[in-house]
Amino acid sequence: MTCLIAKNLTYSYSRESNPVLEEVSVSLRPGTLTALVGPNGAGKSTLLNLLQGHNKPDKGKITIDGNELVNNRAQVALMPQRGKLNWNFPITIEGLVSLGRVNHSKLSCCELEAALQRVGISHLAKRRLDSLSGGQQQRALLAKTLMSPAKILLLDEPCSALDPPAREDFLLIIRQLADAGLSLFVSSHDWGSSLNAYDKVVALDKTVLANGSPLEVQQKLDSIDCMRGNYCCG
Ligand SMILES: Nc1ncnc2c1ncn2[C@@H]1O[C@H](COP(=O)(O)OP(=O)(O)OP(=O)(O)O)[C@@H](O)[C@H]1O
Repeated sequence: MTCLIAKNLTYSYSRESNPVLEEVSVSLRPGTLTALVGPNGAGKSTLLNLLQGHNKPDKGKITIDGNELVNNRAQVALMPQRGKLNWNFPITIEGLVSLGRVNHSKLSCCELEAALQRVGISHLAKRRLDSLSGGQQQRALLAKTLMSPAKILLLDEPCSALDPPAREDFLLIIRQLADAGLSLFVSSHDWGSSLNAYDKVVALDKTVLANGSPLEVQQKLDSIDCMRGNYCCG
């Protein structure tokens, strides 16, 4: 069991600026696929960076199984937003995925193969990253994330550049990972019907607007102006 609990997180990028997150609480449990939705600038990436330990909250606490996150960062892995990466970097898929191995400890080809298989791209191992489709690239990035020992995966807008079929395929893969016991927290701009693929949904806009089952959150969002009917993809 690896449970992450964040309580009352408040964060500003500088002392002079207003907080971009205020009193945000979330809990991530094993075997659970949780969506993080909210409009542009809602603070989704900022929250994922706090949960990964990349930045520290000004206030609030993050624990994993009751222990401070700072001593347990290896339990959490972040798959960054697509736009943060150079997709033209000259590297093969197996080269990219093996970079996900933390501490550069000895890597067996079975581990690499297992990660590629979990996301269904074993046949692309020798291909160059820049020769793949957007959906295949996102799978490769997920395989790289799976090379870490983390049980909690934070995925920042993994479906943003994917067409509906590729998005559906990606959702199936992350559902299988959750069913295998991992905890996944997945940010998205899409708070339409695709939320039904998730076990839980957290809607964020600086604070938590709603938190619960997809149905509960959708009903609540319908009464909130900035979210109502404002569905988009990715
Ligand atoms: N490095 C930074 N320095 C200062 N302000 C930042 C920084 N990164 C983000 N912000 C601000 O924090 C707020 C939240 O940004 P964040 O990227 O977390 O939102 P988001 O919900 O992920 O947005 P999007 O959906 O557009 O990716 C925004 O107002 C943004 O301008």
